[in-house]
Amino acid sequence: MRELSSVLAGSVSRETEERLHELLALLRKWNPAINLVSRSTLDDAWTRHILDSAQILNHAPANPTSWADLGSGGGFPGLVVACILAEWSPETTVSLIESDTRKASFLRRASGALSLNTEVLAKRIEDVAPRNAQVLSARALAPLPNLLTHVHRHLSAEGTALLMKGSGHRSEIADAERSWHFTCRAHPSKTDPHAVILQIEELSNV
Ligand SMILES: C[S@@+](CC[C@H](N)C(=O)[O-])C[C@H]1O[C@@H](n2cnc3c(N)ncnc32)[C@H](O)[C@@H]1O
Repeated sequence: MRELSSVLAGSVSRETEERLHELLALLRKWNPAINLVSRSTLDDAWTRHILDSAQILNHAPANPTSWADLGSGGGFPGLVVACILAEWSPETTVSLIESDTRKASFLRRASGALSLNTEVLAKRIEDVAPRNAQVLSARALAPLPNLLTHVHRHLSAEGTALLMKGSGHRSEIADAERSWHFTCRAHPSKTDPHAVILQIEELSNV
């Protein structure tokens, strides 16, 4: 099993690492009933979900005032971020926006069991009042041009969006540039050679 330190720039305590293992145990317990992640990813879930999610913290500001995770599903990356921020920045509330009520119930249950500073919004992203978040995250939610509509609604003017994307990211960026102005840095993923974390800032309509 790969070490957390192989993907994360900062260090975490043994307690935080144990919390992440507890999260994985909850995922394995509830996945058969709720289908939180694809079953085929469970054998390698520590890398595919925990490490994959944890690495986005390398690109976030320290002590973020507010963080919202869009389309959280089984909690990736949002719950992993909340586990690590519980140690690094306990004042930060991570908002998890997930419209599927069964997945939202899992997110609430897991947050409670792990004593995380989260709020779970069981609504469509479009129906949530603008969050003005300092950091937004999303994995496997929507193609970039559509995703930026959500980012524009919920990110503060000086905020940072961290969007986890696969091998098609270059053409998604080109598509998005037809409708949006933004700055973008593509950080290579440390868990998937084809994936990137897009760090998007200064977003506005063309
Ligand atoms: C493919 S899953 C990805 C889940 C998680 N981010 C991950 O990477 O494991 C997309 C999730 O976004 C949620 N979702 C899709 N559109 C949404 C919307 N408009 N508002 C809120 N949640 C949405 C779905 O219910 C689903 O759980």
